[in-house]
Amino acid sequence: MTEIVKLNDVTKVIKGRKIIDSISFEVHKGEVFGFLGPNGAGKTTTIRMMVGLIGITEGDIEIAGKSIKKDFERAIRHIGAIVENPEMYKFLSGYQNLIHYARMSNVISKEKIDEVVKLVGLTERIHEKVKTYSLGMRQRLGLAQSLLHEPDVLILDEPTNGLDPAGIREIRDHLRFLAKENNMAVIVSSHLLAEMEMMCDRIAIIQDGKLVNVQPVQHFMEGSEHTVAFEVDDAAGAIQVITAAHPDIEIKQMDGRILLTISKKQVPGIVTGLVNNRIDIYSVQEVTKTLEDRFLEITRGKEGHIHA
Ligand SMILES: Nc1ncnc2c1ncn2[C@@H]1O[C@H](COP(=O)(O)OP(=O)(O)OP(=O)(O)O)[C@@H](O)[C@H]1O
Repeated sequence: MTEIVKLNDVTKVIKGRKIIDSISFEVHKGEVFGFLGPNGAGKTTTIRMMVGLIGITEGDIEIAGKSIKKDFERAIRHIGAIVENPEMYKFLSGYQNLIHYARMSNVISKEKIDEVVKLVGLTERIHEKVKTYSLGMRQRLGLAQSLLHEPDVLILDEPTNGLDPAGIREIRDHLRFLAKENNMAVIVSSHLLAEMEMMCDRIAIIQDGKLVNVQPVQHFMEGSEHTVAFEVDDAAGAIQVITAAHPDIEIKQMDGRILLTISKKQVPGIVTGLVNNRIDIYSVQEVTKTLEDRFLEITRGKEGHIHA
């Protein structure tokens, strides 16, 4: 995979306070990369540095091998972004807005405008006034605008904010399409974990200005311990058997079931132990852990190390 964005020990100090503390990661072409963290973690500040809206105190950001600090013009050329709400003229049509924007850059042709309109699925409504658009459609118009100069990297700060589930789905599908079909790197920030899970290939978790973890989405889930629920005829007897054989296993009881925090590999041994002790097992079920649970596990410091 081609690396297109690289953050090297990026630090931001504002009014003597370290808002971003030596963050490093890379983003590749063709992937949707999620920047995830609670409010105030530093997502917007990092994105603002990536698109050159604010300076970098220490470290550097490279876009397509060009330094944002030293070679800004050539670096920024590769970026399309929606950081603050895209400014649109509500009394003009979507199309007129795009024409207006394209005039500022004389390399953009009418064909290109038609192409991006099609890409974001606005062809049928593009000649209607923006004030008649839903929030999702306005977001897509913003997306069209940011795609006009054919960027390699698309950076969107909280792109699904304020959208209803249908709007969220639309944006998600478009962003995945752009990454996969157009081989773009798409970087999105969010505090919505479930959303990130569905949209992203990899996720970086940021907390208090520090990068906690970068991993493919699947690894987040696989790396977690599983909670397995056992339904048995004799819960007290089962707990005795399990504790005797595995004194370290965390055991809870809920709704008549026994919940064990174990890895999948431990399940057969536990089942065998219970059967050998004549405890009847009615069901064994993995309790699905959400990305949210996993996120809390990671940010509570069970894992301090960084996987880049
Ligand atoms: N110009 C500024 N002056 C002072 N503090 C700032 C400034 N910009 C950001 N901060 C502080 O830096 C921290 C990170 O803010 P940032 O907006 O990057 O967080 P975020 O992760 O994007 O959260 P949110 O989703 O709430 O926007 C916050 O504590 C914020 O108050």
